Amino acid sequence: MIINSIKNIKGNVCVPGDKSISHRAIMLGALSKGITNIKGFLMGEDCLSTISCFREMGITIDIDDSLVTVHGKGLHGLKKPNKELYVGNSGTTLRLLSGLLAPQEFDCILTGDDSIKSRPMRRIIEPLTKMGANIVSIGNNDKAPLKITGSNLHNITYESLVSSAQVKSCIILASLYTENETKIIEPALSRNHTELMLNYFGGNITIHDSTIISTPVAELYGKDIIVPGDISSAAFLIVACLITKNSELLIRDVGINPTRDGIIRVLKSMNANISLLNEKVINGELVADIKVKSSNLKGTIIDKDIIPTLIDEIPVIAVAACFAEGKTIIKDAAELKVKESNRIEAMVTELSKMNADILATEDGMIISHSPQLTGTTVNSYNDHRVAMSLAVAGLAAQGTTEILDSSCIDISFPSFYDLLKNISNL
Ligand SMILES: O=C(O)C1=C[C@@H](OP(=O)(O)O)[C@@H](O)[C@H](O)C1
Ligand SMILES: C=C(OP(=O)(O)O)C(=O)O
Repeated sequence: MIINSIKNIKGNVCVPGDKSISHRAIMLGALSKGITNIKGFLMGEDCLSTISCFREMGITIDIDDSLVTVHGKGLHGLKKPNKELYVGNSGTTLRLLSGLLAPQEFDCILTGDDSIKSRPMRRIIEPLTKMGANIVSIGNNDKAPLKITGSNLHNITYESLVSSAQVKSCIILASLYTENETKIIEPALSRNHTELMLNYFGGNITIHDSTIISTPVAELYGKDIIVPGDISSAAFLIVACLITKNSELLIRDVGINPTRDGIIRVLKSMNANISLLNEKVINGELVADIKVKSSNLKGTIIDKDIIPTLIDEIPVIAVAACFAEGKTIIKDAAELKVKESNRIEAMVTELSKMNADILATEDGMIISHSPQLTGTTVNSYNDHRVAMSLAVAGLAAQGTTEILDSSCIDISFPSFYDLLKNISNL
C-alpha cells in the first residue's frame, strides 16, 4: 500500500461491523434454537474463518448481501467435522472454539496460519483441563494445532493471570455444558461481548466487578443482532483526523461498550476534540456517533486497568503520541507481544524508520513528541493493526510511505483504503 501525506480529512462515514461481536453472533447463533439474523456482520477474513468452521460442523449459514442468517441447531446440534478446523489468522476463533469443542461428543483438530501457530495456548489449555477437558497441543509446545477429544466437563472457579476476553469466553462457552456455576476472576475486566450476547440469547451470566458467574441454561434461543461499527477500526480514522490540520469527521453507529472505549478516554485525556452523540443501546451494546476534530494533543500515561479496554488500539495510539507534546508512556501492555506480531517491537522498529522518537520497554513504549515523521518503506509483519497504524502515520508524514504486505488489512477492515480515499485527497 502506498500512502502519501494528505491535506486534511472531512467526512461522515460508517466503519465495518465489530469483529468481536461478529464472531460471537455466529457462535451463539449456531448454539441457539432457531434463526439468528445478523445485520452489519464484518466480512473480514477472521470472521469468515469462523463461518467456515461452523459450516464444517453442519451449521447452515446464508450470506445474502449485508444479511447473515445462522440456522441454529441448539446446544447439542454440532456435528463432527470431516477435516481439521482451520481458523486462519484468528485468535478469537481458535480460543473460543476450543471452549465450545471441549464438551462435544466428538474429537477434532484446530489449526490455522503460521501466526496463529506461534501464539500462546497454555492460557486456555490450563483452565479447560481443570474443567476435565482433553485438549493437547499436537507439537507439545502449548501452541496450535490443538487436538480436542470431547469429554464431560465440570464447573470450576478460575482466577486468570491475564485479562483476556478470549480466555474468559473460552471458559464461559465450556461452562454452558456443565451442571453448576462457573466463576471466572480477571485481574481487570476485559471486553464483555460474550456475556452480553449470551444473556440476550437467554443465557445466565452475572458480572460483579471483574468476577463473572456463568450458570448453565437448558437452551439458548436465536435472535436478531445488529452489529455496531468496530471501535478498533474507527480508531484509525479518529487518529488520522486528530493529527491532520483542519480535519473534521463524523463516524456513525460505533460500539462504545465501556470495556472497549479506552481509546476515547485516553485520547480525551490527551486533549483530543472528540464528542459522542446519539448514544443508544442495541442488543445490549452501547452505540454512538463519534465526532472528531483536529487537535493539539499532549502526552499521557496509559497503564493498569484501562489497558484491556484499548489493547488493539495501542499501535495507533503510539502514532497519535508522536504528534502529542511531551512524552507518552504506555505500561502494563506485555500482551501486545503475543498478538499477530510482537506489536511493541513492530511499532517501535517501523515508526523509528519514519524518524519517530520511540523506545520499547518490557511491557510497553515511551514515545516523545516527533511530529516531523518522514515517509519510507515499512513492514507490516503481516499484522493488520500494524499495517493500518503505519498507514495513518504515513498520512501525516512528509513524502511517501510504502507499507509492505498490506493485504493483511483484509483480516479486520477490508474497506480501509477506500474509506480513507473517500474522506481525504489520498
Ligand atoms: O475476545 C475478543 O474478541 C478479542 C479479545 C482480545 O484478545 P485477548 O483476549 O487475547 O486479549 C483482542 O485483542 C482481540 O482482537 C479480540
Ligand atoms: C489480536 C487480534 O485478533 P485475534 O486475537 O482474534 O487474532 C486483533 O484483531 O487485533
